[in-house]
Amino acid sequence: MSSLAEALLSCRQVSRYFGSLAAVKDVSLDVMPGEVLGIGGPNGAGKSTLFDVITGLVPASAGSISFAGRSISGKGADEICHAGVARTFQLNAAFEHLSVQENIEVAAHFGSTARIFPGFRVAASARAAAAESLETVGLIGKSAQRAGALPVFDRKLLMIAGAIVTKPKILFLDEPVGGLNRDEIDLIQALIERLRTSGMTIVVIEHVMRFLLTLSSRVIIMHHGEIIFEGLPGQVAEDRTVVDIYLGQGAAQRLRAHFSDTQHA
Ligand SMILES: Nc1ncnc2c1ncn2[C@@H]1O[C@H](COP(=O)(O)OP(=O)(O)OP(=O)(O)O)[C@@H](O)[C@H]1O
Repeated sequence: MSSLAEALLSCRQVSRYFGSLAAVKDVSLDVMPGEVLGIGGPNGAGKSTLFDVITGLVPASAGSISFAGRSISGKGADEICHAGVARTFQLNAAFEHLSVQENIEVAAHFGSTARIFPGFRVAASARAAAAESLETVGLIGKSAQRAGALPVFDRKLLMIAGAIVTKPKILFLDEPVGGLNRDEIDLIQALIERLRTSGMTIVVIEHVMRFLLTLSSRVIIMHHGEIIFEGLPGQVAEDRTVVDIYLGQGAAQRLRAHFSDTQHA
């Protein structure tokens, strides 16, 4: 037996093929309880597909995945969600014509246990859970607004509210700050830090590297479906392969300067 803490989520040699394209290839990784694991890498590296496979949206072509000590390989997205795994999407995912509150009530209703239409009636507990999630993300004042009318920032918050209302043990965030300005990025960062402090384990994909590296306790960089780097945030810009394939010299230099400033601050 290992004396190390047990991983909350483990992937072993997970692959996902689309035809002959290996979108995810032989990926093995562990996510430890309470950590923020950051995932970066160029467009098409397989980051979102890895999320899709873990969260049951698409089946893996090979490999095994376990969560909280149990295999979730081959399980459906609803079962995986009920086990304590939630996610957001890179693009907006909401019921456009429902209100903000109604969107999160639906997530609360279906995210807790299996429910079947017809006979859809939102329980008082789901309404209360929805209000609590909206309060947490700062959208409670917009509960009555139509989701489709929200600006980009609020739509990102709405997706996070929909995910956390299912009371996940682990939260997967796919590009939570893409398209946001500096102040909005800081607000999302503070929200994610609050969620982590409350005990949630978090895995986040992001191209905004300063955000990713500041937030994460550990970082993985993917390329062509494979993990090409795994290490501490401060090591990312020092890795020659990552700089060549992904960051480029300019971004790497800015990140190095940022990390040396924060270390000396
Ligand atoms: N449903 C699909 N059918 C066919 N190919 C797909 C499908 N989904 C993803 N791919 C391909 O798999 C590869 C990995 O895509 P994926 O979206 O996982 O990359 P990514 O790292 O998340 O990229 P980005 O940073 O641009 O979001 C790409 O070549 C993509 O075109």
